[in-house]
Amino acid sequence: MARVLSFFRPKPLLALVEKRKSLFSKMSLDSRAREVFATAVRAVQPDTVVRQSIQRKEDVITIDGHKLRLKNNLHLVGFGKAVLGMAAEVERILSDHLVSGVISVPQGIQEILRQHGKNHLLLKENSCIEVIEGAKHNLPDGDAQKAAEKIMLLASGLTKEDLLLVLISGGGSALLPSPVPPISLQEKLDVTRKLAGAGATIQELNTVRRALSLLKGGGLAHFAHPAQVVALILSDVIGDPLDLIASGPTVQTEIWHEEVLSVLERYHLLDSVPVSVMEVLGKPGSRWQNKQEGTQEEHVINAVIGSNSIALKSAGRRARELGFRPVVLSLGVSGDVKLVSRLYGLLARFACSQEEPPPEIAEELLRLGPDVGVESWDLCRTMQVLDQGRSEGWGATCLLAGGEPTVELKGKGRGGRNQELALRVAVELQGMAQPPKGPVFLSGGTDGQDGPTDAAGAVTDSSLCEEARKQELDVNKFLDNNDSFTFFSKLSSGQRLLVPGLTCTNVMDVHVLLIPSPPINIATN
Ligand SMILES: Nc1ncnc2c1ncn2[C@@H]1O[C@H](COP(=O)(O)OP(=O)(O)OP(=O)(O)O)[C@@H](O)[C@H]1O
Ligand SMILES: O=C(O)[C@H](O)CO
Repeated sequence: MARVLSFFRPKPLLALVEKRKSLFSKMSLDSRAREVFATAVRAVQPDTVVRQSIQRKEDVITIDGHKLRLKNNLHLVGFGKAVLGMAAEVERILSDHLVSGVISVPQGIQEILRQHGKNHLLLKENSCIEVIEGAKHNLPDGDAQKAAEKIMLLASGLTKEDLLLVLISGGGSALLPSPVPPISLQEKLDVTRKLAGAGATIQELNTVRRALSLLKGGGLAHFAHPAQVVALILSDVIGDPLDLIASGPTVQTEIWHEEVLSVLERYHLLDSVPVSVMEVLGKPGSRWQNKQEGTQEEHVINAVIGSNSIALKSAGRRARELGFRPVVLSLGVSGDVKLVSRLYGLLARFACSQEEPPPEIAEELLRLGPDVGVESWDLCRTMQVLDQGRSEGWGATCLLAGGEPTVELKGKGRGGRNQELALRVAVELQGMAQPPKGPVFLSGGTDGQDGPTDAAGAVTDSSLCEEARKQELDVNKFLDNNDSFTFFSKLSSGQRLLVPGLTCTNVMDVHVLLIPSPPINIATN
């Protein structure tokens, strides 16, 4: 078939395809895994996702299928780690209609972007958008509260002639603190910090946050009424739940105080929350005095313009160019990092098995699925693709997944969930064939950070444990101390660390498992 096709294909194209294959065949699996990850991050750059989400024709813009006419009536607010870059792109496209704006962004981000030469993610010198930096270390502070007050004031002053563009990305909750009186900022911070420290998920955390906030849980949309509100959202939460990303400031949400109290009780915090919090939670009915006429849907458009799904689609296309058949396992990998590492170890063994893989592997994978956020049908579908790759010997597979595993911190070491996951997968891969014949695994945070470290993650394979033994590094000792960053920094001068630097985006973590082409079994019968 290839010979027939080649007859019709113009020679230069064929030569280009062959050249590209030979080029990539020289790239190590480690390099190709890093290129797949880099492509995922590129696909969700803040300026890219905004540019792709706003189509403009003269004074009419189309967003998420909605046509909106601009008449010098555009106002902009935003909050989140990627919002400065998003606002810079909005300014490039719509500055002639932009009247006012306030954005709340992380402390020091403008200087960091300048230092990294990312001036395209900065606003113009004479911008009408006010930038307020705050929430150092992702914790709400007085600067972020001032920004929230200015955002509330801007929204409250709009009329039905106005259009309010709301830019939202990960880290937005901490950048938009607006506690319901009489709760103080410190009291609200104490509650959320205790919940996070007790291991509450982001879903639980934001369920509580929006109940204690004037702007979260649809509050911002409430204050902006009757202006038209359009929210452009870069999602950093599994499943892209609009009401939980940055605690859903543009999504009208019924606050069930019982649900909030049950979260506090689950983490044994009911007795330690301030009186002011119990007072607010004890008030029945709506948080706002006057229920606005009209419904949320009539004046609010919420559009997810960047997500883990978009990042993985792009990564899959790149993997194909690099000689792999891509398959996305799941966008919602979660659960304890130990179980997640077991998941990838079993999938690698299943895919790389020379013979028919023992049924115990599939059985254990299906048992594991619910604990790591992977549905059975996604596991079966993925195992089918891996089995085809193995049994039909047609080529290499790139398994992709997204999510946010959790780590139960018991040690005092330095690391992050991505680095710890990569190290634990290396332990699971021990004894398997080594690259280029054996599998390679990468785990990386798309925001370029992993825990309190400068790394985003790491790249590992079945040779790592032997490599560590030769360098007298005790893998299990580092794991017991949650010290994965120190381990990877010491191993082979840090070569296995994934350090993309500041990425200016955040759509959770990306996992890449590269399964090389199986050796062709020449039939001997
Ligand atoms: N030494 C460590 N080893 C392993 N995991 C760690 C360690 N220290 C922190 N972590 C994990 O890193 C997580 C915090 O990661 P990070 O600082 O990247 O923020 P994040 O969860 O990605 O939030 P955001 O989306 O705002 O960036 C914590 O939930 C914790 O479980
Ligand atoms: O800010 C937040 O609430 C988290 O990043 C989830 O969106």
